[in-house]
Amino acid sequence: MARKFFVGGNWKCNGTTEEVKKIVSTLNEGQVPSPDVVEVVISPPFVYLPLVKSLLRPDFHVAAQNCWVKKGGAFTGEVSAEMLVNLGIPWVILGHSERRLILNESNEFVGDKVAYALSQGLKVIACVGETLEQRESGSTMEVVAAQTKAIAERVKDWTDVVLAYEPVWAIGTGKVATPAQAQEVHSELRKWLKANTSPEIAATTRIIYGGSVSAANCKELAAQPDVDGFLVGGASLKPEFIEIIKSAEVKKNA
Ligand SMILES: O=C(CO)COP(=O)(O)O
Repeated sequence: MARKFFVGGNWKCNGTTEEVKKIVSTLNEGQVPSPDVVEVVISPPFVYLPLVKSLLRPDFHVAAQNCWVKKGGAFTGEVSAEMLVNLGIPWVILGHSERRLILNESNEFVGDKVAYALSQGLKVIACVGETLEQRESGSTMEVVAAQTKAIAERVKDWTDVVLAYEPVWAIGTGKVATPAQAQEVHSELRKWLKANTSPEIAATTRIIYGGSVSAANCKELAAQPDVDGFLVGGASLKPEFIEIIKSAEVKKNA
C-alpha cells in the first residue's frame, strides 16, 4: 500500500490572532496537489485551534501540539485528549524534542501519551530524533530506536501514527540534514519497525522528516525513498509552506 505524502506545519509558540488569520488566508489561497496526493495538517498553539479550524480550507486538517497523558482532571495547565476530540481536532503532535528536552518528557511518558491519545481516537504525529552530541558520538540509531521502542511497546495498531524523525541539531538552525542523512535514518527506522512490529506496519507507516525544511531543500529530501513527507517549523509560518506541500509531486512522479 502506498504511503500518502504528509506535510505538517508546526507553528510552535508563535502568532497573534491577526497573524494567524493572515497565514490561514495564504494557505487557503495556495494551489496544492489534491488530498489524494498529499495530506496537510496545520498545528497552531492550543488557543488558536478553534479559530484556525473554523477558517481553514476543508482539505487541510488541524493538530494540537501536545496533550495530557491520561484522562483530564486535576492537572492545572494541561489540555486533555478528550477535549481535543470534543472540539473535533483530529491530530496531535507528541514527543516533540522541545518538550522532551526542555520539559523533560521521557521516552516512557511520550509512549504513554501516544497510546492514550490513540485510545481516545486522535491521530498522532510522534516525534523522535537525536541531539548533536548523540550524533557525534555515533548513537543516533540507538537513541531513535529507544524512543520508537517506548511507543511500540504501548501501541499495537499504527494506522493512525505518523513517525516524525527530527534531528535536534537541524531544528531551527538552518542546518538541514542532507538527503542521504535523512534517508539513512528513515530506512533504519523502517527496518527497526519491520523487526520489532511487523512488516506491514513497516511498509505502511509514514516516516516524515523535520528540521530546517524549506522551499529550497524540500524536493531533494522528498525524492528519498523512505522520506514520506515533512514536519515543518519556521517555514510553515511563511508562504513558502505552499511550495513544501507541492513537493509531494516529486513522489507522484517517481
Ligand atoms: O521542529 C520542527 C518541526 O516540528 C522543525 O522546525 P524548523 O523547521 O523551524 O527547523
